[in-house]
Amino acid sequence: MTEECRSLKPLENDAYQVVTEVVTHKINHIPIYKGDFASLSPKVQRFIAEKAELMNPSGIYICDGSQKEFDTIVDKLVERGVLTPLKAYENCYLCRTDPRDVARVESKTWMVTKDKYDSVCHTPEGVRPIMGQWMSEEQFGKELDNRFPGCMAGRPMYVVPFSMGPIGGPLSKIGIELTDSSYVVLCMKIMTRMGAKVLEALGDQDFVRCIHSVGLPRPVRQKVINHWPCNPEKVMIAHRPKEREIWSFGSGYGGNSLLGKKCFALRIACNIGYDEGWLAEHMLIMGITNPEGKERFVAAAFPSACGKTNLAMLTPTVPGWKIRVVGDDIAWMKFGEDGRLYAINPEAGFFGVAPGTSHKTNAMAMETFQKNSIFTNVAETADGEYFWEGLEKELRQQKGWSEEQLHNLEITNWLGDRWHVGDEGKAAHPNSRFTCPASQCPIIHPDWEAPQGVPIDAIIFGGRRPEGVPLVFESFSWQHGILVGALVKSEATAAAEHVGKQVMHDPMAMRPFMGYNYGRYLQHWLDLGKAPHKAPKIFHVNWFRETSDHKFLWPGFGDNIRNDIAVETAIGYVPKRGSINLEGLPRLDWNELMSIPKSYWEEDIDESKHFLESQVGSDLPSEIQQELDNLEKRIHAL
Ligand SMILES: Nc1nc2c(ncn2[C@@H]2O[C@H](COP(=O)(O)OP(=O)(O)OP(=O)(O)O)[C@@H](O)[C@H]2O)c(=O)[nH]1
Ligand SMILES: O=C([O-])CC(=O)C(=O)O
Ligand SMILES: [Mn+2]
Repeated sequence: MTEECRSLKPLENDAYQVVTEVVTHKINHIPIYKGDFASLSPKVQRFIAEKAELMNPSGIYICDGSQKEFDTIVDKLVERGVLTPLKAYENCYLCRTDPRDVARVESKTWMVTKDKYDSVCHTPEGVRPIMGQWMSEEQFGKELDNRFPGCMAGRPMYVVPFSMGPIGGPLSKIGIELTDSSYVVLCMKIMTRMGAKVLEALGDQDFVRCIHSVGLPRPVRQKVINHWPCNPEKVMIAHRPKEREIWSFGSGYGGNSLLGKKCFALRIACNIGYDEGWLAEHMLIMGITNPEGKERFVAAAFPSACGKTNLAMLTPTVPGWKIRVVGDDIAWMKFGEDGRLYAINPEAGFFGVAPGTSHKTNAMAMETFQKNSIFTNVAETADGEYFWEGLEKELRQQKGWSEEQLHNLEITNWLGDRWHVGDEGKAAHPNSRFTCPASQCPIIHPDWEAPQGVPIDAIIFGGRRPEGVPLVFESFSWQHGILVGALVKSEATAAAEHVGKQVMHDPMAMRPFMGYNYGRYLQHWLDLGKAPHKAPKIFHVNWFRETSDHKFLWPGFGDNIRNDIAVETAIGYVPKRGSINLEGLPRLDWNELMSIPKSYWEEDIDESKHFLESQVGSDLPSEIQQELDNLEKRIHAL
């Protein structure tokens, strides 16, 4: 195979082009549009050659990650109408997807392992595991055969080498994504460290194999909507954790297609972390500096679309406090030689929820995406500005417009239709997103690319809980904190295909991203926190109780909720009245915010027990069972 690959010859002209003639299955007949195939390591050559043979692209384009390459692809996509320049900003583009391809598809996401229980827990007969779906290797083989052969016909195959984490860092890992989507190439350039430097750092080592196709070979028989090829009926996002391999088909959307993100940095990485003794988590990382100048780092896990990006870039309203962001979505964490937990953000960009983002709610995110950014499924104004729900007031103030003038503003909504403020329907899709370089964030932490990471003092879990759960509480211990994380629940959001506002379990905010048996995952957490490791404190927060604005709360909460300023309750330590700085807040019902209603918690503990019994079953670690029993006793004693 390798010999055969070496005979691949780069084209004279390395410019991007679409070859329309039919190409044969012979891999040595597939042209190289760009890049030096012969210079790649044998492992990389074999990977490309095998997959090219399988998927039959029109040619192979090895990305170097340069700005010139980015610009060349952008120009092509603008010409074809895939991207629209947002003229009000520098190097910013709007992309509208096929309206059927707008979010992650959890029901079509699978873990493929020989042993089912490497992927999922021993759930009782008839109970469908919600933390990960398992597919047998045999079934996967069939699904693959039914999708991938020839799936890139008529489209170039991009080779995207990328590093999760700073290139060459001790916690970083390298992947190579093969994709037939140029949108994916652009987003990977923003979201990861991508290109030639990564291949240099890789040398002869192994890498995570990522294969992505929009699943619509040419000639295309269906109608392509918005120049966005996809294949919703055949979507499959499959992971082979043991082989460190990802196969994604039929969707071009974010979490389904930017394989460095959820697929690699969470589902595959948590497997690597299990083997190597570290954690891959759905967490933001931020540094909080108090008025005395002391900085502490926090990692926080909230389910998708529950406020990680917002919290990570929070502007404190209590004077003297400072927040700086390290990451807004994913943390890779490992205990260091000094026993402390260190975290890196494996990503290089933010892929954030657009609606609701404004200078009022997240000014720092707004500043970050003023240039070099891609906006997916937002609306556009006649002036070439982006628009989404939550920007109305800001736009009116900025331009000094009356309500009527605002209403008259010509907007093209995410579906490409004319739309006005006040019209029915939405301007932007609720899961529309901005993709922007993290380095452009005004409050990016100076150590955000520190290869060894930043030391974490506290871990926070949270979700959208409309009732019963206090604003904040601290767990009694590492073990108790893990139980708290394991019981995270939240209202469903638009980040995936769920409908309505049902409260769903989302343990550790990882439900859609679990890469292996959840019982083993909990045991892994327990083991890592034991001496000589110094486990961080674990908190639970609920910004979504009442309507109060968390902006005011966090800074006063500080770092020492324990001791004389906290009260011990059944569920953990809660702050005493007066221990949180509420200056400047509208009148707020402290007792209501911090209350622990017995009847609510009695119901909740029954439901929690049922959840763990049915979803983790015999895989539940005994230490967690013990914590659960203790919690139940405390609640009944309320
Ligand atoms: N009511 C309320 N809404 C919030 C709060 N924080 C964030 N939001 C809104 O919730 C939505 C999602 O917030 P993000 O910060 O993007 O959520 P995320 O956890 O980063 O989401 P993913 O990128 O999907 O993982 C946005 O529309 C925010 O404006 C909050 O404290 N209260
Ligand atoms: O994966 C995505 O598409 C976006 C994301 O961050 C999430 O859903 O948590
Ligand atoms: Mn996320």
